[in-house]
Amino acid sequence: MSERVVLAYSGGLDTSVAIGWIAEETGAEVVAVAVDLGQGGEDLDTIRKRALDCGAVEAVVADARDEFAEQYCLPALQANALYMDRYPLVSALSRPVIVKHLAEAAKYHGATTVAHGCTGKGNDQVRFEVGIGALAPDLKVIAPVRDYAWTREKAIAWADDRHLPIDVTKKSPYSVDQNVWGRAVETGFLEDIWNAPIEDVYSYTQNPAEPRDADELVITFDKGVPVAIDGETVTVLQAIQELNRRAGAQGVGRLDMVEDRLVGIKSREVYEAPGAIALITAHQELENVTLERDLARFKRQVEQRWGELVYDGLWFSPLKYALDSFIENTQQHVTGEVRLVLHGGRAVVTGRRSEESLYDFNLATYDEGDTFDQSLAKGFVQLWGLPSKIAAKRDLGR
Ligand SMILES: Nc1ncnc2c1ncn2[C@@H]1O[C@H](COP(=O)(O)OP(=O)(O)OP(=O)(O)O)[C@@H](O)[C@H]1O
Ligand SMILES: NC(=O)NCCC[C@H](N)C(=O)O
Ligand SMILES: N[C@@H](CC(=O)O)C(=O)O
Repeated sequence: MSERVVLAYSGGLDTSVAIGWIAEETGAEVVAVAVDLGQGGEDLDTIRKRALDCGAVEAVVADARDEFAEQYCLPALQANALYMDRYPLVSALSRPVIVKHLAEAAKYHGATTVAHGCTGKGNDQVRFEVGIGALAPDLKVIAPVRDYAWTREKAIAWADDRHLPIDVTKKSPYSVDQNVWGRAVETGFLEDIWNAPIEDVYSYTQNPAEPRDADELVITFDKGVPVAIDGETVTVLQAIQELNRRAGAQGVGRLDMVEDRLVGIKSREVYEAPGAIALITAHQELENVTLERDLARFKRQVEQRWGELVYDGLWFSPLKYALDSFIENTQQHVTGEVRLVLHGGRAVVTGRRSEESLYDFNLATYDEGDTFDQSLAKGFVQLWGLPSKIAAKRDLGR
């Protein structure tokens, strides 16, 4: 029996060419695996058929939309995960779920090798290969685009020679990766970091500068999980989809940044993640109300580290697993409602309420009903400042 290779198949030019190329170069049979992460666009049955037409012995399409939302986007939401304080890890979250499906397919189809179509300049190669190493350490990896220096021209020539059913005229001016958590756009004229993005770059969001009425909504969370929007019960996937629609219509979640890739390159990325940004904004605020101060402060450090680990391809790693347990524990009181106004590209919190709230009106108020004993403050402030005072006396006395 021939060896088998499981290929992470996106349906694009490179991975379509990779099917026949891997078969010719290695003599192996190729099983294509395309994972539905809510990216929309082409119908997955069309993609599946293309893989078979390009020479795959099997083509698997996995509907991982709920799995992705519940097991990957939800932990990111509970971690308020924003790499470099801004990027909600759109592609970084998708790679581990693809890896999981590749490892499962390799086992099922008796494959010895997995393949992907990443270049050698990005983060995604790391996420695929480190992920496979953690889930199925005996599998080998082939990365033809990276390891054989493919160019678009070479791939087109190869496809033409073999009459592959790929429409090579469909060339986007950018490289785009998208899923239900958001959309990442890079390359083309965006590589000049002085060039402003044009409207054509965006597809999940409307232009925030255009005049329109504001939208207002209430998100209900139960232990850190979004469970209803305006009182209507939703799954996590539905919550993200609904907020993509409503926050996207208000231009929320656009982002233009230069980011530090793991491979050392600084790269210009334009993102749009309306649902993710609206959800994180609401979730963060509910935590402000329900988490005890020291826990909240420490969690912010954990969130940053969690985001870096995920960005750096370490989803399946001991430290990430341990931080997951910490974050999960912090969510037990994150229950309640947050009201958001979506308008002009911003998601603004205008109200919060929770049975688990630590906000005590009587302690906070300056009006009638004040129960805060201000006489305790004097001594507290004196003791709090005592170390600085002692140090200052020594230093100023010199
Ligand atoms: N939905 C998906 N299902 C399975 N694998 C995927 C999916 N999306 C991307 N990949 C894998 O991740 C790699 C990198 O994705 P990226 O978005 O950078 O490339 P692409 O331009 O979509 O792919 P192609 O190489 O087919 O032109 C792809 O080459 C493919 O191996
Ligand atoms: N357009 C793309 O293919 N982007 C994938 C990478 C997006 C982002 N910079 C990341 O590393 O997660
Ligand atoms: N997916 C792109 C970009 C990235 O990984 O950041 C690549 O393979 O190069």
